[in-house]
Amino acid sequence: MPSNRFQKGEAVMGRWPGSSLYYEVKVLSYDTDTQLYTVIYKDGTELELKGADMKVSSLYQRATGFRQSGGRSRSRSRSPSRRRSRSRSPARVTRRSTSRTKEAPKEPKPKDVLEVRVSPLAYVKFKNVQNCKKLLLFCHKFCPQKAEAVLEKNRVGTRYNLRPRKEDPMDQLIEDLQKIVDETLSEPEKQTVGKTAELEFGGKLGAAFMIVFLPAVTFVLLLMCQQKDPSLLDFPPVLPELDTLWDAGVFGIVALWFLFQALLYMLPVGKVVEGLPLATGKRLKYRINGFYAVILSAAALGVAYYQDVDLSYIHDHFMQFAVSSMILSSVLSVYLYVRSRWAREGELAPGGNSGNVIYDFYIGHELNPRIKSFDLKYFCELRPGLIGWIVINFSMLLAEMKFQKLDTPSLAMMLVNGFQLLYVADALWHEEAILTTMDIVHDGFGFMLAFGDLVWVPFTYSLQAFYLVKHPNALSWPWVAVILAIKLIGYSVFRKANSEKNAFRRNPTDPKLSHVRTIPTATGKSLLVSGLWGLVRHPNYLGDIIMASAWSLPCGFTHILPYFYVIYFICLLIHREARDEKQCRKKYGSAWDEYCRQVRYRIIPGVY
Ligand SMILES: NC(=O)C1=CN([C@@H]2O[C@H](COP(=O)(O)OP(=O)(O)OC[C@H]3O[C@@H](n4cnc5c(N)ncnc54)[C@H](OP(=O)(O)O)[C@@H]3O)[C@@H](O)[C@H]2O)C=CC1
Ligand SMILES: CC(C)=CCC[C@@H](C)[C@H]1CC=C2C3=C(CC[C@@]21C)[C@@]1(C)CC[C@H](O)C(C)(C)[C@@H]1CC3
Repeated sequence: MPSNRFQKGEAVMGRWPGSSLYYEVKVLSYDTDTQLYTVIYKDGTELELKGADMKVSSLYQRATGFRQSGGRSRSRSRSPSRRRSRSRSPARVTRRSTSRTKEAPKEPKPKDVLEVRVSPLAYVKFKNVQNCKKLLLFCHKFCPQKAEAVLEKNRVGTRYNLRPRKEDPMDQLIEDLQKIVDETLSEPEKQTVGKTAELEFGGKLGAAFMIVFLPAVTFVLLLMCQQKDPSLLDFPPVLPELDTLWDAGVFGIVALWFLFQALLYMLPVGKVVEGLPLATGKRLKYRINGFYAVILSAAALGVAYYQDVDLSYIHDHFMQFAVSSMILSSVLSVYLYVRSRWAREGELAPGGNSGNVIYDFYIGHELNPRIKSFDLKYFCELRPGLIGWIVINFSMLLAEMKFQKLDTPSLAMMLVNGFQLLYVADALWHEEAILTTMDIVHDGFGFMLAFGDLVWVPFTYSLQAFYLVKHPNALSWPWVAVILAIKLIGYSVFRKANSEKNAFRRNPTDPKLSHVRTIPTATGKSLLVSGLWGLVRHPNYLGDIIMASAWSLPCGFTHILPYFYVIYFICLLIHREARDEKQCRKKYGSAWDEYCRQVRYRIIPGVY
């Protein structure tokens, strides 16, 4: 940045386009050709501004006219964490030490978030902040004078209590801002307030396509796998008669399994933890009893087995089980979408609120749909489908012994069963970690996850075991050792990476983490840059992919079908990485750029 007045990373005041109002922004870059600064606002909006539209921070108060209640200056009223984050360059790497634990960046409390993000309104309670901020920015864009008047009225009203007001000043402010929106904007413009602007998965058409594509792929994979020759050359597979796909008894078993898992989920055993703060500042409570569910499910399966229940029945009616699960997941998706129409604005998923029925139905309109304290997304993500996958694998193991007249399962089948059992048991042992994943924090609960959790996971992730029933593959001991080593490496990387990140996110000031290197960000959260997170930006994905290959290798190299999972998984994680990257850049701005500069590789070391 040669001739520019402001430096990269500097926090200055930037004019909101079309208004006379200035907000705090961070300078991301300067283009010498266009002489424009790229800046990021606190809400993540990135814009290009002329130098003339930017001022140094000390002018903030004069430019906006905002003052804290009681007339205190804004800088003096800042929380300590805020002061700390301003005095540091976000790009500076911090080495944390136990002796400096108090100084270490801490996770923001809801109050801190309010003060950092909506400083002009710092005197009001943390509630509906995101909605209010969106409205405020919107009003400024379309009618800055009216927006200023409303802000002034609310500020004065709060300070001197001149007129009867709503109990919560933020509610009053939102109502006033909403009035401006109603009066000023045209109908199509109104529809865009608070709506998801950037659509993922190919937008509306992509979503419509996926609703048909995912069930179709599931069918094709299962039909191919059943064939004598499951090679791609034998595509398309022979389609079964429609009436053979439905069996009321099978549907009953699927429904009972779902209810049995729901019952286990509701058991009052295990600790209750809080999830990450939502946009409203609220934290939902989750009961952690998934591992008990695994143990009790295994016990139920054991009892059934020793009562001579033929569990290979699942293998023999696999297509019917898949169809029943598809029906269940479709009914659930419709229910989720319908109930989301009554959800409040703050309960909607940031990514699934486009206003388009198909898109929102697919992505999920409501973020955390609950029936009382029963969290539908959290339950479906880890219970009926994931544990069901293991039951299916076990059924395939029994079917293999029956079909191939074996006294013991094949080595290949044992490896596949063992590896995947470890994966599921691990997921439920570390159940709490799911609360920081994209699915829980960002994605709504709609068709994508309902189908993914209840159909895609149990029926396509068990493809290797299904394949081995009729397509045996003998393994030599050295080859078994190689496969075991790959699984072990993959699992270690996956587990270490997820545990490191989860421990850091849960309690960044833990003395046990005093040695880790971090990059502070303007949000108050930091990014890990040491250990596996200093090697690649998604070490957990890397470990997961290595593990996935170990699940397919026992099936040999005759057909590509058992490698479907690895191929799909690599595509899923590349896409997921890109989505996450976008969200992180929005959230962390220049600190994320600095992280990417220091940790150059995305998933695979040496590959950008
Ligand atoms: N088997 C399967 O089908 C699937 C498995 N998975 C697995 O699930 C696990 C979780 O995946 P997913 O939720 O996608 O991703 P992550 O668990 O990696 O979560 C991404 C988030 O982590 C935080 N983060 C990123 N970089 C850093 C850093 N350097 N330091 C601290 N925090 C950081 C950011 O959130 P913030 O900063 O807000 O905390 C980011 O949004 C992975 O192991 C993945 O392989 C995922 C999908 C499918
Ligand atoms: C397009 C498409 C097929 C979408 C569906 C994706 C879902 C199948 C996956 C999205 C994220 C998932 C996770 C797991 C299973 C698959 C889905 C639901 C997971 C529960 C598997 C076990 C892991 O240990 C995990 C808990 C980390 C993981 C979380 C993400």
